[in-house]
Amino acid sequence: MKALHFGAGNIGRGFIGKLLADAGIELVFADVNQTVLDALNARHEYPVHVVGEQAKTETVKGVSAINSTSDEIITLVSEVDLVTTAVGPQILERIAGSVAKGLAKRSDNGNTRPLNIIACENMVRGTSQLKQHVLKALPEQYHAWLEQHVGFVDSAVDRIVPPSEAGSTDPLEVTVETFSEWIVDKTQFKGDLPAIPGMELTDNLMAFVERKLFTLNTGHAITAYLGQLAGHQTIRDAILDEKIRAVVKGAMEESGAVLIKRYGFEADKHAAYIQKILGRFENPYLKDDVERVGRQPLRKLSAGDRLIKPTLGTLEYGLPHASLVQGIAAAMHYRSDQDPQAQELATLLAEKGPQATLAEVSGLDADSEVVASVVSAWHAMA
Ligand SMILES: NC(=O)c1ccc[n+]([C@@H]2O[C@H](COP(=O)([O-])OP(=O)(O)OC[C@H]3O[C@@H](n4cnc5c(N)ncnc54)[C@H](O)[C@@H]3O)[C@@H](O)[C@H]2O)c1
Ligand SMILES: O=P(O)(O)OC[C@@H](O)[C@@H](O)[C@H](O)[C@H](O)CO
Repeated sequence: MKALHFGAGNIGRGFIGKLLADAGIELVFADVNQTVLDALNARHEYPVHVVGEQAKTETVKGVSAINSTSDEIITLVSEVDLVTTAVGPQILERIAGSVAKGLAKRSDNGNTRPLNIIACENMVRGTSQLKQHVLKALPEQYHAWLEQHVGFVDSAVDRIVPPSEAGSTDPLEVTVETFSEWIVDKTQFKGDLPAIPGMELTDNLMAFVERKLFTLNTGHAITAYLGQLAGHQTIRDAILDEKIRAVVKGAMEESGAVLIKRYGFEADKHAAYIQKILGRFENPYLKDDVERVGRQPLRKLSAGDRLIKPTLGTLEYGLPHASLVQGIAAAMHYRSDQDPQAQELATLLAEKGPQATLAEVSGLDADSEVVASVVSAWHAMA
């Protein structure tokens, strides 16, 4: 079996790529970072430090890499059995063009072996969104062929992988937590279901995606935003701050109440899930900066993402949302010189004020009670 993985970054090297290579799949990474590409092609292997109470270093072997903007991508897509991505939600549209060209070539070559494509991004049904970008870029004459031979498989991916502290000396080295979870929608595959150790199959993906994104990522983002406001550099320092921890736990519980209503999760199991996540945020073996976790605040404040979607759920079911409101207000205070979205947010706030800005970025009604609550929390935090 041969796979092409877009994005040789933290989760690409530290989780998905590792899992595929460990399964004996011939793996080619596609990226745009020339330093990483050169190092992968020079060494064909890299170390993964799995940190926890029993730390170990594992070597991922037999991998190679190509530039994601080169035409070699087209040939690879026409030949491989599996395409995966971990590039970030905003990059999916950018890679869709060459995936579409590769699919056209695959069809022209008469290759009818099933191909499955799995986007491993922090978003709800990211692969389905990639499919729409691919369909837009693919001439209509290939659409029926695509429906017959290409599976677009949605997934939920969970492993905390910050940039490695040794990254400046070894561009390939990566440090990961022990925990990992990759759950894919088994109803969307074409051909036989792959047996890849570490990949779990489900026919109830939405429950798992929302449980992960609207618990871990909701809590993570709020830890980052409140952490930055309180002057903490890392997620660990922030979550050890009792005031922050109370809001983060409260927000995960508020979001959890929605998930329990929507998906019928058992309340005590969900409480244990939250407790475990708080422990993962505290991990003393990982240095995860609030700036990585808070990155791209406009994405995180958008209607379908980790802050607003759970809040909309609380409104739908008439449930409390005071901690989520604190989290949204803190997100609107997020600043980073490295992050264009943080700068755009600051400009919007300066030009339009908090009420209109929040309505614009989140889609919430500017005159709603919840927007008024966020605006008043935002002023209190300033
Ligand atoms: N790091 C984590 O803890 C974690 C965990 C679960 C999910 N995720 C998700 O995985 C995705 C990637 O996150 P990450 O932390 O690995 O980010 P990252 O920045 O470390 O990796 C992204 C990689 O994509 C590459 N890239 C950018 N444009 C590209 C293009 N056009 N073609 C090919 N490669 C391109 C970048 O050079 C980089 O190597 C995101 O959607 C994120 O939400 C991350
Ligand atoms: O990758 P983002 O920007 O969507 O979110 C930042 C972190 O919350 C995220 O990368 C987590 O570390 C990850 O989702 C853990 O599984």
